[in-house]
Amino acid sequence: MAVYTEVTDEDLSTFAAQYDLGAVLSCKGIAEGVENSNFLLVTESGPYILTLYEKRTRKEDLPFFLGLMEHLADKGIACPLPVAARDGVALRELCGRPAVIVTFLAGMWPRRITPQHCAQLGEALARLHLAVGDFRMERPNALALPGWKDLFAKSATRADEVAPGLRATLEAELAALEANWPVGLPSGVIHADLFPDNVFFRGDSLSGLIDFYFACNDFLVYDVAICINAWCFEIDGSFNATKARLLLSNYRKVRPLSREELDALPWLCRGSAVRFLLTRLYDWLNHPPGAFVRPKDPLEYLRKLRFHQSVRGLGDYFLDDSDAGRT
Ligand SMILES: Nc1ncnc2c1ncn2[C@@H]1O[C@H](COP(=O)(O)OP(=O)(O)O)[C@@H](O)[C@H]1O
Ligand SMILES: N[C@@H](CCOP(=O)(O)O)C(=O)O
Repeated sequence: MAVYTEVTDEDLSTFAAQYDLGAVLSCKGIAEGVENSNFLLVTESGPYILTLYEKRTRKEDLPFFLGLMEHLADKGIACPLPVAARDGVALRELCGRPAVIVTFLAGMWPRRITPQHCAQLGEALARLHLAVGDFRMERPNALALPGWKDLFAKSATRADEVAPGLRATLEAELAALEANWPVGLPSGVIHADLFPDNVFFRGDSLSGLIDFYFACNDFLVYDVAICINAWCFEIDGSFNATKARLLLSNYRKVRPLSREELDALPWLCRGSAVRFLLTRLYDWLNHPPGAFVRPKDPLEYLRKLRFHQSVRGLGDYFLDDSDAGRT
């Protein structure tokens, strides 16, 4: 489970006493999640999420993430809102870790993804991209090409333990990405990890977005590519064109995509597949024995990469004219 840091009752009550939330009624570790320690904190004033930030989340990036959630909530995007303690400060420390309490978002993430989920995701993603238009803080994407090369360098010698030939595949793919990566596309703040477990639904309706801890500045349409990879493949590895079509067409109803953005999609999908393949590969190879968190399967992303490598243009994604064509 994703609780890396244990919080004692004593630590918690000292921490909670700094807020105006009433007495703590319960605090339970949340099994889901990968990066940080999360607790469902129930107080007299209601449920909250307590997050202790771990390894991959850099302390200096936290003001960006918290500022972004505040900005988005202000723009009407349903997302967690950092809660300030009595002194007005939301970002604090608990058990030697940076820690924040955020508001609780009702809903469940979808275990079985339907085309309708993808349609709503497309619209929500485009609304997010419009909402960040006047967000003034910036955070470069640490998991862009230079970051991928660093991760590859750390895993290269053992990559073939995970799949024969993986090292050579990644080496060649990184070179191809470097030679073909698009330039000059519309940029802004992207979520960068909008997987199904970060999107909540109540019944059939999308009710909120969580986990902004990879958010950064990059091409907006790269976020679309990340979502195509995370939402539009079936368990058997096949690409679901209906889901991708609905995701794209509903995105475009809110934020039109230019011809250049559409043409860049195949390379952005390849890059996004490599990004998640590399972080998963690194975690797979550096997984401490006995750790509670089960590392995610890197090979799922190798299969997605292979699919995108076989694509020669938008037509191969079976997108019809209105999806592949004009804005
Ligand atoms: N604001 C929130 N409201 C409700 N549940 C939340 C909230 N934030 C996190 N969670 C719960 O905690 C889990 C892990 O959160 P997440 O931010 O994805 O963790 P990590 O960054 O460690 O991967 C989510 O799947 C969800 O169940
Ligand atoms: N979405 C990433 C892992 C990050 O996990 P999250 O719980 O923060 O979404 C992946 O699938 O590799």
